[in-house]
Amino acid sequence: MIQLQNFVGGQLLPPRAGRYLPLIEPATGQPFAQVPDSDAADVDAAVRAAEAALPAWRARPAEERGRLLVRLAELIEQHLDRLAQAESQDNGKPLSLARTLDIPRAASNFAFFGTAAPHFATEAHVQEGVALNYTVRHPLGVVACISPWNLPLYLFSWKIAPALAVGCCVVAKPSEITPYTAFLLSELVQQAGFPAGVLNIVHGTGPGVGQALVEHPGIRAISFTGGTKTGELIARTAAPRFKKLSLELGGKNPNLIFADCDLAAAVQTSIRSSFANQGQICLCGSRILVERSLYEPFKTEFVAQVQALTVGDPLDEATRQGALVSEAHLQKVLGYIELAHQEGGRLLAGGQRVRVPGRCAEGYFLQPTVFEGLAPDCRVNQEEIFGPVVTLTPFDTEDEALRWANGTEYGLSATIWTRDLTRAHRLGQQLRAGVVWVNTWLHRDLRTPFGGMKNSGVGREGGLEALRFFTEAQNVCIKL
Ligand SMILES: NC(=O)C1=CN([C@@H]2O[C@H](COP(=O)(O)OP(=O)(O)OC[C@H]3O[C@@H](n4cnc5c(N)ncnc54)[C@H](O)[C@@H]3O)[C@@H](O)[C@H]2O)C=CC1
Ligand SMILES: O=C(O)/C=C/C=C(\O)C(=O)O
Repeated sequence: MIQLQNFVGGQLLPPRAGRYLPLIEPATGQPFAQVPDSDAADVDAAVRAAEAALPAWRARPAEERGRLLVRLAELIEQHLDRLAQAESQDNGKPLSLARTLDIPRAASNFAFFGTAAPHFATEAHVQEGVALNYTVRHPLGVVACISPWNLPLYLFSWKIAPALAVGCCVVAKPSEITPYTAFLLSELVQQAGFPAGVLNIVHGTGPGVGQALVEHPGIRAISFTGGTKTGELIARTAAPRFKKLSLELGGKNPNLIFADCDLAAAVQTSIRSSFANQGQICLCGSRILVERSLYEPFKTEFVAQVQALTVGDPLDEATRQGALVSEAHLQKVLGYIELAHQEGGRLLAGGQRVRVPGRCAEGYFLQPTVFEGLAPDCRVNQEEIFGPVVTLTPFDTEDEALRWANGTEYGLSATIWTRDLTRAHRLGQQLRAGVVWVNTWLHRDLRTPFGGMKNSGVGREGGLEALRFFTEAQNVCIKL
């Protein structure tokens, strides 16, 4: 059985207490590896290694730091198949998705911030004839990056890359449920030639490693993606310690379909925005609001395409829906399906666990599921399910659609389908969502600000926002 190791001070090391947790393959329900169950002592060793590496790393020219990040991106591309297989085995997602989305994006994250590093400029403010102010952006120091299980290497690298680019050293914790590609990344970081201690990876649970990282006095900032409740706990721990926070949290995203849209495109993309990665992306559009005159045609076509989605072995090229990440998560999602029935929903598609014959007989598979007839304020339409379950609701006016779209505690993303660009602009700016897509979904430009309003988070990632997050501005004022 594969035994993963921590990556501390440039070395692959076992956890100090020698404890491991089993890693389960979601598609088979069987253990296939062991992950360190590290603790505060491992975290402390990693922070010390990062502190030791910091003076030389921050003093390196940005071009050199950038070159190492680009080299790492190239190595990820060279190991695409190996990494995609590991991601699929660890998470249950279709291998085809890992190969075309997760791993290429991880490479892009390092390449993007590697090439951005030398372009990260600063401001000057001139008071004519009186004074010149210039702003210096110092790297914050040693920072923590804590990432979830849904897009493992994709989100892990999205946090680490900008931190390293600006000259911070990192202690990173991947999800204990999907740590495999982070472990493989340690080996590539060694190969790329990063100095020891610049990036450290400590595996373990949220309470065991995550909490210790957030509490550690050597950590100056925490970049976190995960559930809103965990974000709240991290904020409560970090606030009295005056640590900088970037929190990317949950979503309950509306997908607004207007009667004048391109129906075929809206249906096709809504299938993806509902069920990509088994609905386990914080940006998935789980509340589909359809203008009443288009409701029946949309429903008919949407449900037909949902029923055609192949649920099966993630290794099979024909599979569109792989396994959910764990038995516990499957049970949580099944609980919401039961709740939807209790709340008066009419089941249009799915709703059942799937038993895939052969090696996947014990896997965590679920039919993609669609309900209608649920009130906008019911729990199923308010709480993040984070699985392949969506609701369809007709609306009569733009105001009604907007009210329902904005009517949750979340504000991460929203999608609008219309050919009326005036409406798209009008509505886009009234939607309380950090990311608004018009006639598309998950179209990403890494330069743009990314993050949520309301309970979907604090701060923005991406582009300059991420580079600024990992730095501290200092003003120098010179009297002229
Ligand atoms: N990207 C997103 O928006 C995600 C949302 N979720 C939502 O959260 C729900 C719960 O999923 P979980 O796996 O429990 O997510 P989680 O939020 O607990 O896990 C995310 C990361 O935070 C770490 N963590 C947990 N407790 C921590 C603590 N006290 N201090 C520091 N780090 C900590 C975990 O070990 C993991 O690395 C899901 O059902 C889903 O609704 C989960 C994962 C990703
Ligand atoms: O940055 C992106 O493209 C996607 C981010 C997705 C998440 O943060 C998530 O699903 O948690």
